Amino acid sequence: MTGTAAAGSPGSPSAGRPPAAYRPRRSVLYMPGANERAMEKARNLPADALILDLEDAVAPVAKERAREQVCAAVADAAYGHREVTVRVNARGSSWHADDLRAAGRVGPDAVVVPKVESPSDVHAIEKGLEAAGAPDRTMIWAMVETPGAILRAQEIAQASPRLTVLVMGTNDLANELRAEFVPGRAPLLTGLGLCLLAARASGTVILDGVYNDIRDADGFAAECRQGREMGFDGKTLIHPNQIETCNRTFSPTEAQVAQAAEIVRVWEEALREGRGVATVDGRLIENLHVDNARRILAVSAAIAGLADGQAAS
Ligand SMILES: CC(C)(COP(=O)(O)OP(=O)(O)OC[C@H]1O[C@@H](n2cnc3c(N)ncnc32)[C@H](O)[C@@H]1OP(=O)(O)O)[C@@H](O)C(=O)NCCC(=O)NCCSC(=O)C[C@H](O)C(=O)O
Ligand SMILES: [Mg+2]
Repeated sequence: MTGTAAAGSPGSPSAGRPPAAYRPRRSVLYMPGANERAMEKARNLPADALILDLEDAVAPVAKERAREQVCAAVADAAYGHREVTVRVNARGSSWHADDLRAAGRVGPDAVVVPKVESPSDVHAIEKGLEAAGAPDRTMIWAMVETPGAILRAQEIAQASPRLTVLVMGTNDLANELRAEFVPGRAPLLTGLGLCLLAARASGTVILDGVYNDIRDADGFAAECRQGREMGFDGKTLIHPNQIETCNRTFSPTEAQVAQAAEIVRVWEEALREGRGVATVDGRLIENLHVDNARRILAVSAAIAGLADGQAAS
């Protein structure tokens, strides 16, 4: 495996990783690997990425069937332009080795690994993928969902060039912390913030955890907003009715895109005229504002590209 970039976080420091094109991961939907109806339905859902789950959403008796079904769907390229990942069972479980071998062989966009505890877990996954003959394009998404993993999040994020995404597992985390689910998520904010720091310091993408009440649209929208305000790149989801709100919340608004374009235009004009400072709407702009404006434009262009792809498929 040669060096591979973390696609999806333009403009953030990247700990030696080469810059990469932005890939939208606003909405990332879990689908139980044993649920044929959900797997079929997801062919036409506008989620940016899918996690075909072999872990917690699959009962022990259905694990083998789910593995076969999920790998067949990956091999069939059943989900068009969407990024397709497979969540294997955790290291230490009796299903892990077979899951990793089977997923590695069919080569999804990524293998999602639950309950990663340390860099050595990531190294073992890397070796397992190589042993299975996984293509270089198959990345590792590490789930951070235990107190130990949160305290080692930066080491985990930097453990392999294949590791491009951290995924928050807020259900397991709350359980391990003995925390309660409350509006605003105060008990989880320290853990979420530490993982965000680790992701940004390492140049990886980071996805927020799931919202469990699929009937609570207002609570879900508030949690999406909170995740975006904190800096998450997107959110993991459990139900199709969560996708639209999530896509909207994690997309830059038209006003933000227009302002970003104006900042870049004014800045480039100032540079051409030999001026080192410029203002937009009376506010001083500096390099950092221009970098942020370019990031917003890159995100917006990538989302527009996705919509074109959807229209074509
Ligand atoms: C939560 C659900 C069990 C609800 O399912 P259901 O009762 O079938 O819902 P609906 O009747 O409202 O479904 C309407 C249609 O949508 C399809 N559907 C439902 N969910 C999905 C989905 N996730 N992906 C694709 N399609 C889906 C239904 O088949 C219906 O289709 P149709 O018949 O055509 O109308 C269910 O939503 C569900 O199982 N969700 C996923 C749960 C899951 O994956 N859990 C594990 C991940 S969460 C986690 O572990 C995070 C982390 O590890 C942590 O620790 O936090
Ligand atoms: Mg979990």
